[in-house]
Amino acid sequence: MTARNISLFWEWGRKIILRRDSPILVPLYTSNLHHEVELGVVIGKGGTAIPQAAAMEHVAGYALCLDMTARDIQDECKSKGLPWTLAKAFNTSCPVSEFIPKERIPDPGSVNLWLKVNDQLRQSGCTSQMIFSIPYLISYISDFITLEEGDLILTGTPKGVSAVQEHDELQAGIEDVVTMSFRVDRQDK
Ligand SMILES: O=C(O)/C=C/C(=O)CC(=O)C(=O)O
Ligand SMILES: [Mg+2]
Repeated sequence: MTARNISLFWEWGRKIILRRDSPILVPLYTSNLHHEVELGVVIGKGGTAIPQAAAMEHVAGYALCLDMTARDIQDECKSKGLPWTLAKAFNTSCPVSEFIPKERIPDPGSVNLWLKVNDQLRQSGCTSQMIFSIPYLISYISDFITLEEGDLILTGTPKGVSAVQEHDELQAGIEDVVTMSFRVDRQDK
């Protein structure tokens, strides 16, 4: 999961992975950093123009991911028709759990994700609510960008995104499969 990371197709940014024991750093240029808990799909076998019917053969497993988003910057970029790179793809923008082998989530289209901030539940949803299925995402992305082993696809977030502050503690989980926690710090100059 280190080679390359592809987030949802509309973002076109390279999110930067953050592993446990390191803090999420709030970029100096935002005053509205949001959490977005998402199921991440880890590609095990690369490919181009992968048919939906074969898509799951390309999946090695999953990771729980946070698509940290500078919402104020995203709004500004949206209003100007600019790419969302600085809103989505800054340092520490993608805290992830440990790798989850695919056998541990037999039906990724129906698992519950949750996120708490300082022990208060903010997000809770099921991947069955996703607009695009995992096979569709793999097939669609691979039409434009050849997928490689180790790529990580973020699949979208349930309702409840909200702002985080310095010293907050974020906890997130996938049902009984995995939990993770990250604290938030302000970036030094
Ligand atoms: O359209 C917007 O204002 C925001 C969209 C997102 O940030 C999309 C996601 O990253 C998501 O749904 O997970
Ligand atoms: Mg997202």
